[in-house]
Amino acid sequence: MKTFDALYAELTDRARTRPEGSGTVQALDAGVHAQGKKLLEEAGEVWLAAEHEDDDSLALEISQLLYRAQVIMIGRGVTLEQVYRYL
Ligand SMILES: N=c1c2ncn([C@@H]3O[C@H](COP(=O)(O)OP(=O)(O)OP(=O)(O)O)[C@@H](O)[C@H]3O)c2ncn1[C@@H]1O[C@H](COP(=O)(O)O)[C@@H](O)[C@H]1O
Repeated sequence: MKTFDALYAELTDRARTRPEGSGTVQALDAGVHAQGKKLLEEAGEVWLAAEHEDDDSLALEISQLLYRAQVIMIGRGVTLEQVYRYL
């Protein structure tokens, strides 16, 4: 099972190697404004799923929110350690 740290390592590698067809590379190239819109969109979907959908649908939306947060982290060069010290 993939963890938050493993996803971060995977996305960091995508940013470095820029493989063809990577949605992450596309999202990084789209810039912080587009990344922020996606993050807010996913946050809204998490809220709606929490109100109206089953646990599995909610878990899916949360995974997408975590992904979008990581895209913003990697786009800005913010590390896991920088975030974890506030947890
Ligand atoms: N965990 C994710 C992940 N979560 C969400 N998403 C993206 O977010 C989309 C879902 O968001 P939406 O609900 O907004 O759906 P949508 O509007 O149809 O999406 P788009 O049109 O914006 O692509 C998915 O189709 C993916 O594009 C993700 N894309 C990639 N990953 C993981 O990131 C890794 C690298 O992915 P690539 O860079 O694509 O190789 C892989 O392990 C993937 O599993």
